[in-house]
Amino acid sequence: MSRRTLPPLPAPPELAHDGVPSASEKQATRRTVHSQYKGSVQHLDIGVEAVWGNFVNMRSIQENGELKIESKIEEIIEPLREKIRDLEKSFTQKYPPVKFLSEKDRKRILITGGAGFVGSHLTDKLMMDGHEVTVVDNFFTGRKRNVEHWIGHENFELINHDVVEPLYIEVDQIYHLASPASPPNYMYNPIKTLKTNTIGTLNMLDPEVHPQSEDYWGHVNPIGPRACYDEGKRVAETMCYAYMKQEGVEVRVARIFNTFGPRMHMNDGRVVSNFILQALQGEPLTVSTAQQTVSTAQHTVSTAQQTVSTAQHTVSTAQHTASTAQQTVSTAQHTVSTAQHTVSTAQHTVSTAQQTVSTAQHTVSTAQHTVSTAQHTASTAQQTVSTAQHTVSTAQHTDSEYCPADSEYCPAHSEYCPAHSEYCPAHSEYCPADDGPFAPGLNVP
Ligand SMILES: O=C(O)[C@H]1O[C@H](OP(=O)(O)OP(=O)(O)OC[C@H]2O[C@@H](n3ccc(=O)[nH]c3=O)[C@H](O)[C@@H]2O)[C@H](O)[C@@H](O)[C@@H]1O
Repeated sequence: MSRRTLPPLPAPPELAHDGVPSASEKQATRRTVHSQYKGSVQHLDIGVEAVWGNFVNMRSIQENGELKIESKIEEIIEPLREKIRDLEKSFTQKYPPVKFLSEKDRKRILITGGAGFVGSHLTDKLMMDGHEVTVVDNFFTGRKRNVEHWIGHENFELINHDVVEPLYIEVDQIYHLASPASPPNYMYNPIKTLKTNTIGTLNMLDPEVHPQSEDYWGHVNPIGPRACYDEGKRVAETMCYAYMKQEGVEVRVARIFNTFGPRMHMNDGRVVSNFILQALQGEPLTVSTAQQTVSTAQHTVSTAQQTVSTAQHTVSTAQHTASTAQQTVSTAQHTVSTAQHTVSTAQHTVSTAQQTVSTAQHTVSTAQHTVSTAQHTASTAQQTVSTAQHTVSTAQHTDSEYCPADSEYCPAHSEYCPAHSEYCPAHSEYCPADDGPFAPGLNVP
């Protein structure tokens, strides 16, 4: 940035005296200074007394000749230059990108508790969407630094205010998040917690506004340590719906669940930050509930988005977020049962595969058996055939041997002929048809 050179200070006016300046003297001095420094210091609050005093001082310096007037002027002006530089710096500050919204679509939105963890993300979302956002917070747990990146933006305003006190401001929508949220915080001052949620909510409802609160169903101990928060939220919700029914105030209720993400308090005391902290410190994670509980957690950016979409939702009920949670649970159950189904399908597939394999093995062995049976049958058939052949050949053989017509040996076969029960002479054997028991010449006894 270039250093701007200021014009020299005007010559000191003729001072009537060295004491406190009169009103007309002040006015004259102011005019002189403003006419000389127009455009450079007109935004700065230059105390006229100080200037007057400096002039008096300078006159005495001039008179005493201790210092050159120019250097004294420089000394006075340098801090002013510094202020100008700071102002210029703030004009050139970079903001996150913001959408342009037409006059018709742009809303004036109040966020109570907007400097808190969830509220600051909601602020980011609505600012980036192009709305005009006013954050009201008493900084009980919220931090200015959560929204500092918007300070100075023409669409943004930050007001330090306690919602227990009435606030008169014209807006189109109110997101009412102001409340101590974490157990150590809301138990720290239970009466204040109740007041914030009841009187604070009433204050937000009373003019003609559209607050957004959160709560949950359930059996609440009305005198327990958490009652200030639980009952405070329940009354807040009841009030919202009473105003909706009786006064026609448009109401949306988002029941926020365990939110986690950037800007969350390390010692928030709720389950997500507890787990993260314990994990980071290498400690075992503490589960305080004995029974199995289903708890929904969501990232703060999606909490902000959902809160806005709840506000835009046309149905004025709290069920939206609640049913999302139910859906989440039923989705989880569905996922579990799908997983179980998948496992059992896989098991079924495996057993089917095993069965298929064993069926295949069985088929193969049946086939092998069939083949071997076939082979067996074939060989049986062959055997049968060969038996048949054998029988035929035996028959043929029988035919060609014994000759029943002869009642004698069949000479053609040179074999024994049963009909004769004797040797056949043609074979040089005993033949009963011959003389004597033995055939001559054979030397048979
Ligand atoms: O989870 C939830 O149920 C809570 O979520 C958010 O709370 P969260 O952002 O987590 O908590 P904080 O960071 O403590 O934000 C609360 C804001 O309200 C502000 N506050 C608190 C108390 C009060 O009296 N006035 C007030 O403006 C705090 O300074 C702070 O900026 C909501 O702001 C709560 O209303 C809600 O109960």
